[in-house]
Amino acid sequence: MKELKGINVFLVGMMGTGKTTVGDLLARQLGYSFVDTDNVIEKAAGKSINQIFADEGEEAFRQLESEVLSHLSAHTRLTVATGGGIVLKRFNWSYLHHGLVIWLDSPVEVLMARLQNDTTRPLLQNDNPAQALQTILDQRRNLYAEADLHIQISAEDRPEQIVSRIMAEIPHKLKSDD
Ligand SMILES: Nc1ncnc2c1ncn2[C@@H]1O[C@H](COP(=O)(O)OP(=O)(O)O)[C@@H](O)[C@H]1O
Ligand SMILES: O=C(O)C1=C[C@@H](OP(=O)(O)O)[C@@H](O)[C@H](O)C1
Ligand SMILES: [Mg+2]
Repeated sequence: MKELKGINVFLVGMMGTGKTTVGDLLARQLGYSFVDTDNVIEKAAGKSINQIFADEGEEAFRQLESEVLSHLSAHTRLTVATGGGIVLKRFNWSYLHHGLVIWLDSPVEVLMARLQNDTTRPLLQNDNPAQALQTILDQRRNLYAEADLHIQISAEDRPEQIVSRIMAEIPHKLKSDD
């Protein structure tokens, strides 16, 4: 069984499920540093995710995402909010499986309610973002299901409650580090 102190915790799941929001709070609870892969990519590239997609395309973004993930693997005690597509590359799983992977799973209606006015996610800048979310979830569901921990989230769940549920589940998945 993995030990918490030697690893990183990764949050995976769809756009809008709350990886960035919950990850920051979870890191504080665990006493870990918080890292958001999208944020690292934007800082390194000096431009937004939208601009990277527009200038270089999705595949170039995916390469940057894999590079960031590989760099993070040199560290431990990180809570990492990943981008929703990190699960797509099989190569990325060699890093993810080294840590504890938590799937934050919200219904498409919840994602849509949160992202209806969002302009920062290039994959949703089209005429039918709800359909896009459904299609993307259908493509990725089996990949997210490879996570160690599956947390189902409904519209009423506050980030603090989600963190409490994760904290309650972690001891069942890992050796204690005290
Ligand atoms: N549990 C929650 N309840 C209500 N709003 C939330 C919750 N989690 C996240 N949000 C909001 O939903 C949007 C997307 O959250 P974010 O953390 O960026 O998701 P992700 O990183 O998974 O794409 C943000 O506006 C955030 O404030
Ligand atoms: O699901 C995806 O393919 C993406 C999710 C985004 O991150 P969030 O999951 O934090 O929204 C971001 O990496 C990019 O827009 C692509
Ligand atoms: Mg995010």
